[in-house]
Amino acid sequence: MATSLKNLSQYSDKNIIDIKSKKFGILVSEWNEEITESLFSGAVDTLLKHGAQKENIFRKNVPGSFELPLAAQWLAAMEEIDAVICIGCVIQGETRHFDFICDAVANGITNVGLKYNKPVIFGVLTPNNQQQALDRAGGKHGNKGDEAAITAIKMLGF
Ligand SMILES: Nc1c(NC[C@H](O)[C@H](O)[C@H](O)CO)[nH]c(=O)[nH]c1=O
Ligand SMILES: CC(=O)[C@@H](O)COP(=O)(O)O
Repeated sequence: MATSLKNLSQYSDKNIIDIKSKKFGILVSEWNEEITESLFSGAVDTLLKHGAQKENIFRKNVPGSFELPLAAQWLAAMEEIDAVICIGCVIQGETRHFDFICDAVANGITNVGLKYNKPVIFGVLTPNNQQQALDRAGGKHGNKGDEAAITAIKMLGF
C-alpha cells in the first residue's frame, strides 16, 4: 500500500508490551536535518507515549544515511541495547547516487538486524523531492519516525 493511502502515524496499539526497561539506540542522519529532526521527534514521542524511559533512549548522529548501517552495527553489538532505530532522509538528486545510497542503506540495515538478532528499524525516507519528505515527517501522511518507533516496540514483543 502506498504511503499516500495510509497515515504513518496511525497504528494499532493492541498487544503493546511493557517497554519501561527497554533501551533504544536512535541514529540520526545529519543530511536533510529539518526532516530527520522531525522524524527523530516523532520516534521519541512515540517511545515515551508507550512507556519508554527518557534515560533509556540513546541518540547518536551520523553524517549521512550511508553511515547508518555501520553505526547500527556498533549499537547493536552493545548487549544493553534492545533495539536500534535508524533515521534518515535520502532525496533524489540529478544522478544515480540516490539509488546506490538507498540500496546500500536498506541492505546494510537489514543485515545488521539479522546479524545481531535484534530489531534494527529502517526509519529512512527515500522521497523524490523535499515536499514528499515533509509530507512524511509530520505532514499530511504522518511521521515515519512514529512508524519506526512502534515497529521497534512491536518487534520487541514478537
Ligand atoms: N544525498 C544524501 C546523502 N548523501 C551523503 C551520504 O549519505 C554519505 O554520507 C556520503 O556518501 C559519504 O559516505 N545522505 C543522506 O542521508 N541524504 C541525502 O539526500
Ligand atoms: C541522494 C544524493 O546523494 C543526492 O542528493 C546527490 O545529488 P546528485 O545526484 O544531484 O549529485
